[in-house]
This record gives sequence, C-alpha cells and structure tokens, in this order.
Amino acid sequence: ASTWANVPQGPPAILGITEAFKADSFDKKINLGVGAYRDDKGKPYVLPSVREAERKVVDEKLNKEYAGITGVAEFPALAAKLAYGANSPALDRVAVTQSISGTGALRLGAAFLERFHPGDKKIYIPTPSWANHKAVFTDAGLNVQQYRYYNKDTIGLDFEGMIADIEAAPKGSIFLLHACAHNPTGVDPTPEQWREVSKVVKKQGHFAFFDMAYQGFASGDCDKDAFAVRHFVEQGHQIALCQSFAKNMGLYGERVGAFSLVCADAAEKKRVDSQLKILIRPLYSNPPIHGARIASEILSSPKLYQQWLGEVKAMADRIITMRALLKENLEKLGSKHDWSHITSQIGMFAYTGMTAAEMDRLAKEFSVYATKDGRISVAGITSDNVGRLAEAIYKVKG
Ligand SMILES: Cc1ncc(COP(=O)(O)O)c(CN[C@](O)(C(=O)O)[C@@H](O)C(=O)O)c1O
Repeated sequence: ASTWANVPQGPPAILGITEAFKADSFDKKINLGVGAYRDDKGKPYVLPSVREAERKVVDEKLNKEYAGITGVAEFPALAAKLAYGANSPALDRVAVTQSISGTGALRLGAAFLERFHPGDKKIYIPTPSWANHKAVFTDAGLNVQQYRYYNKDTIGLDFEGMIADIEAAPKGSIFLLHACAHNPTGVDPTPEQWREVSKVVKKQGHFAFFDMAYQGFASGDCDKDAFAVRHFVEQGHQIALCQSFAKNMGLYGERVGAFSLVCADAAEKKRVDSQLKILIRPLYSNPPIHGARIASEILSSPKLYQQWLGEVKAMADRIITMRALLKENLEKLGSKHDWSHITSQIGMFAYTGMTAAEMDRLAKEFSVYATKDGRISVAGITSDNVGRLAEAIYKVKG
C-alpha cells in the first residue's frame, strides 16, 4: 500500500470561504470571509507609508544575508516600543524577538511556555476565539481549556462568566487574552473591566498571554489599543505578548511579527533571550528580512511613523463608517432587530449573531460569503455593496 494510505482528508480551512467566493460567477458577490483589509473599492490596500518605506529599503541596496535568530537587528526593540510605549520603564527587561507574523509569535510563545512555564501546561482561551488558536497551542503540546467570554443573548461580553472562570481555574494557569479587537466577536472589555481582569489574574497567580494582532487597527489609536497590555505590565504582570503587523501595516504576506516576554530584570531578560534563540534555531533558524526592514523603516522614521499612524487610523475609520452604514441600512429596511452590536463592536469583525443556516443562505441565495459562526469581516463592506448586504441580511433574518 502507498506510504500515505493512512492520511485522512482534512476539513477545509477558513480560506475555504475564499474558494467558494471565487467559484461564484455573480458579479455583485461579496466576500466577508478572510480578515484582510479592503479599501472602499473592495481592493487590497498597500499603505503609502509602506510603499515609501519599501522604496527606501530597496534604495539602500542592502545584501540578503541571514538575519540573526531574533530577526532584523533593529526590529525587535522597535516593535516592543510600539507595544509597551516609548517611555515604558519595562522596556529594558523585555525579551523580544522577531517572529513569523502573529501566528509564529503564538507558536513560539506556546513552545516557550510548554518548556518553561512553572505551572500546568494548560492554556485557557476565550469562547469563542480565533479559529487557529486551539490548533497552535495543541500542536505545541499545551492542554487547551476555555473560559466564558461572549454572551450570545446580549451579543456582548459575558464579563461575570469570564471573571468566574478566571477565579475557578487552578492557580498559575495560562490565560490567552485578545489585547484589542477580539476575533471573531469584535467585543472587547472596557478599560474598567480590564482593570478587574488584571486584579483577578494577579490574585490567582495566573499568567497573562496577550495576542495583539490589531494594534492601531481597532480604534485607530495605537496607544488606546495597547491599554490592556500596558495596564497589566504597570500592575506587575510578567506578560507574554504576540504582535502582528499583518493588519496595521498591511504586511500580511510579508509575515512580520514579534514575540516578547516581560522579565523581572535585565539579567533574567538575558537568560530568557538565550532560551528563545534555542527554541527558534531548530524551528526556522531565522526569519524573513524584507517585511521587517519595511516595518523598521516606518517605526524609526518620525515622518513615516506619523504618516503610518494617519493611514492606520484611516483604515480603522473606514471600518467604523461601514459599521454605521450597515446598521443604518438595516434599520431603513425596517428590520426590527437591535443591531447596536454592529457599531459597538470594534476591529476587523462584526459578530452578527446569525446562525450557520442563515450564513449558508447568505452564501447560496445572495452570494454573500462569511464564516459559519456569523462573523463578517467589516473590511469587505464598501459604500457600493452595503445596501445589497443589508437587503440580504434583512431577507434572511428579518
Ligand atoms: C486574533 C488573531 N491572532 C493572530 C492572527 C494571525 O495573524 P498573522 O499570522 O497573519 O499575523 C490573526 C489573523 N486572523 C485572520 O485575520 C482572520 O481571522 O481572518 C486571518 O489572517 C487568518 O489567518 O485567519 C488573528 O485574528
């Protein structure tokens, strides 16, 4: 028999939506599946600041030598500065490395925790969470558990349930926290609720593992979106942090990210740095250089940095405008549902509260494609298609 006779057929990944979308010949089809920004013409968007930075990088005529294990030399410190804040007193005790975008940071973080976390190798992720979290942590050898997060009746945060589950978990458990723009629900804790979460996590001696894939992209303000991360550090938590530059710099395919661990002091940072390198070397040895050079150019040039901040805010603002337009159109059509969650949610996604069957009808009858959990990528909504989208939702859900 063939060597691979025992390999079973796997289920289609999230990108299966894109296949169905591509197969649809209807000219007004709408893709609300994958979490990638689109401009008001529905086209992928390369930020002008990224184009400018890339031109500068190319003009420098750099060589193509390997980066170090922790990446393009100046990148990690610049990424940490963006996340923790330029004047954070913790910066000199943060062990940070470039990663293969957000997914690579999550996997590296999971590998580090699997090897060194003093408590259980158990990580609690929110219900629901990004579809890939469970697989990343399971494949890294962690035991994945869940904590309550989303309340489907209020289409909001189940704060009481979240706190109760944090309190109930064995002391010293690992908790995965979405820093901002929770995927898939778009529901975030308020600053006041984050303060409460920090208190309970500390009281239980839990470890906070942050995933920040949308800094700047959620509210349009990088500092505001990093509130939870910076508050936890101020409160003395030694957090782990995964950063992605896929969305906020539009560097999706360049795979630019960072992984960091807040340590007790510079000596501990040195030991942790050495162990991160020991984990990375046999994983992928060293990361791609081009995207990180572009990101470093932006983060280190005051002019490009300001330009980038403006562009990332413009992306966030377009999404916020599309949320308001969709809600307005649904109300104009006479929908009796309360759609306030569409505008109160934040970031790339809106959790519509629609059922899998309703999502199926959207695709089959109206050529509107999105994941079965009712998540729609607001980035896929444009001034041209928002009217038809609202009609489709109204016809399916009323
Ligand atoms: C919460 C979260 N964390 C990490 C990542 C990984 O991002 P990257 O490795 O590209 O830096 C994503 C991307 N999730 C998606 O936007 C999404 O949910 O559609 C999409 O890119 C994906 O891969 O699924 C994310 O939503």
